Amino acid sequence: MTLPPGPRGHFLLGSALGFRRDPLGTFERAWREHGRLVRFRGPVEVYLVTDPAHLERILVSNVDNYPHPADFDRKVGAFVGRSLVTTNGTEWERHRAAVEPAFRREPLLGYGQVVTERSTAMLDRWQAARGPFDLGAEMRVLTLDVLARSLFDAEWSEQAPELAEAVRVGMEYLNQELISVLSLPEWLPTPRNLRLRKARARLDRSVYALIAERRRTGGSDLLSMLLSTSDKEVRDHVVSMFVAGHVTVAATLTWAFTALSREVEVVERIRAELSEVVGSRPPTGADLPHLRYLRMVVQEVLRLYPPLWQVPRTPVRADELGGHRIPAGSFLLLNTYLAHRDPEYWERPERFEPERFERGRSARRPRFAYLPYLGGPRSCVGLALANLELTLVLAAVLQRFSVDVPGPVRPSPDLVLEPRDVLASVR
Ligand code: HEM
Repeated sequence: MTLPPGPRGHFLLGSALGFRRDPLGTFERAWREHGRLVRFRGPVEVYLVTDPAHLERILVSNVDNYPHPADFDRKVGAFVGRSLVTTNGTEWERHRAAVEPAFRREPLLGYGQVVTERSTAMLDRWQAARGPFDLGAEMRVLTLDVLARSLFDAEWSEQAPELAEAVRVGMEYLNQELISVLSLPEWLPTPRNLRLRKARARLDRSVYALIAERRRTGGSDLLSMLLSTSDKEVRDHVVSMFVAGHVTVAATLTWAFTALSREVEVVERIRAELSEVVGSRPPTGADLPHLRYLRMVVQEVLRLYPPLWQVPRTPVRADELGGHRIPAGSFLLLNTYLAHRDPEYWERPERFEPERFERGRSARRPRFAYLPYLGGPRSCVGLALANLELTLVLAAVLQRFSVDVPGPVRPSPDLVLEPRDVLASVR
């Protein structure tokens, strides 16, 4: 059985330089030339996977064979610790079971109110300021504040900017660390390590204070459910949720407003639906089932700009995908950004067309042609909360303002795909 096709690249470095200089472009060119399964040579061989059937095998039918790469979990763990984000096997099962109750239907209904409240406070600030502002930073603060209040019953509005900044610095560390071939031990006082320590210490100060308070007072939120374990394990859960749950939603919202500032007709349709379903009162979680067009807009944003645009997996045993051999221990990147633009499944893939998610049309695509939250047992635990937040924040903002994002926007294809330095204004 042969290995998958792919570019030859540099005789010594293979595609390593391309990954460093232009990862999105390097993957996209190879995908167009070689197809849905591509092998990149280099110091580390990388396999790009975008075929729905292969994705389904990796995420569902042969999932036990495909944990996260150990090195990836170690590097991400330096910031977030050991939690369901950075473990596999039975340890992961235990963590997943501990957090799942917080994401059931009943608690979610209460989270909707938090989203609307916090969005309204942000919009009042925008109303007063009105000058251009850093949209990404605004979305990061909003989503961190929402997450703290809904999952951990923490009133962190005042410290949200500082905490969001600490998460940003932690993410910057991960972005550099994940592409470093040689990573220096964390105890060395390099500038990068010192920045990480400072950011982690800032988060820990708030998180440990919250844990101590909850041990005294008790409660019924996610934090209270986790308290039967050690402070360190609770801390790792809380920090993981913050990182996984706020950076992703913030990036998606920033993409959404950027895309919508160029889609006048789509915005008109959203407003027409809002005035019919919601009127002038604040939107609530109960409106969600009736905001069908807005929900399709959210799906379309996540199709074009999935924030976790490529996620790694490593087969424990050699496998076969589409008649090609995938060696044990190889480094696979499941790339949803490209899977979501495959012309076989998406007409005019580059166009922003929410209507492609109308019920009849979605049914014609294979299940794993669209997977912003991945699929199978390790899919996003926060999916329902994320959809609630995305829909309600868009509704609350578009009810009151038009958001303008002038000029072209460059994506930063790091761990999270986000638009870089978006300066927005509202009217
Ligand atoms: C637009 C928003 C979001 C997107 C697109 C998204 C996407 C994803 C994806 C693709 C994964 C799988 C990663 C992997 O297996 O390598 C994941 C996992 C995860 N997500 Fe989300 N996510 C979002 C929001 C959230 C929110 C709001 C939370 C929670 C508060 C959250 C918590 C998690 C956690 C804890 C995991 C790890 C699950 C596990 O491994 O069992 N995410 N997410």
